[in-house]
Amino acid sequence: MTLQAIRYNRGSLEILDQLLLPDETHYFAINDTTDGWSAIKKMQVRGAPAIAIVGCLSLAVELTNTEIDSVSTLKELVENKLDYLVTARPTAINMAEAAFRLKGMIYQLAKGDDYKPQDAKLMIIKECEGMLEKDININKRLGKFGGDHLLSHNAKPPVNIITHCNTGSLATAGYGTALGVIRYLHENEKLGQVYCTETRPYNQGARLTAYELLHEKIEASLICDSAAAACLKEKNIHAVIVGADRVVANGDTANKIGTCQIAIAARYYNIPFFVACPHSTFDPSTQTGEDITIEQRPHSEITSLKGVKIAADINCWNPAFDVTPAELITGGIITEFGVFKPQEIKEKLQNISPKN
Ligand SMILES: CSC[C@H]1O[C@H](OP(=O)(O)O)[C@H](O)[C@@H]1O
Repeated sequence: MTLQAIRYNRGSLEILDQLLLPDETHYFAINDTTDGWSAIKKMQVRGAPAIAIVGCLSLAVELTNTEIDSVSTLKELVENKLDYLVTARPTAINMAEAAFRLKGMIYQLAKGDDYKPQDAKLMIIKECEGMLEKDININKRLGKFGGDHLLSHNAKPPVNIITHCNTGSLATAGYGTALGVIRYLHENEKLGQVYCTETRPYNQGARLTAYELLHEKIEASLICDSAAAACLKEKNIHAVIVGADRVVANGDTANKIGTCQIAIAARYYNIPFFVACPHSTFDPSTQTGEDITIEQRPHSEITSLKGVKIAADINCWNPAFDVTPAELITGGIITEFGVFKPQEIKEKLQNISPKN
């Protein structure tokens, strides 16, 4: 049983406070989009797919508990709340992609007089609810594509992998993206050793990925971010697999800070570097990585750890993400539709309907 970041029943949403992991397992209620925005901004829930799912479910809960007197009122409310949710964190595209999809849906529902307000509201709620199961199915398809590709192109089992940040059940609805590939290899007894980086300063690797892998008894070792190059050199690594917050038209990819330097080291040691992400992380409207807004996080996230000061009172630069150029994604981009070269990602994905 994988860890559950999100607990949902119609009219009720609870999320696991990831700021407290691994020491404390605490779920708390999200009653509306204001709660949803706050939880995403504070990173109590994080991970590109999970951000979109929690954001949309916070809208679903708010709608369930709101009387709507007309479809035009519903349309205005849905549009305003989605625009608000997108502002919580600027780099991951998944919330914006979901907002675009839902705004398209409410536009169609409001075009004529075909729907009663309650029926239109229920259709929006169901579309948000459907994201949970859909995400898990996407991750399992992605995990299989990635695992099979690795075994046929890059590695004889047992496969040793480095991964960065957290891309598992705590970053998605379940199963995971890069961790989904790792889970697939583990389930098929093809996995060797996983090395997860601590991923300073939020420590997604040390606090979340390590916790997930231990929980599922997957053989893994935690390494400092600064040990990634040495690990590539000394530990017979077959591949690096990371997640993504936004893949743009030319294949450049924004992901957790520290990703690019691992890609550079992997290129030096001639070890394939993969990005694993669902179609909803692809942003064809942004042409290159230069155009991606990189979120800057508070200095305190570097200078203190769980309230304990670990640095002098010095100015800090704390970008939450960096951009890995397409040319360094040498293994490919693993999606639920297959594994593609970054240079061909636009051609391969732009005509696929998100409904697939
Ligand atoms: C499948 S999660 C994708 C992505 O999200 C994480 O960022 P954050 O923890 O700041 O939300 C990280 O970059 C993961 O690779």
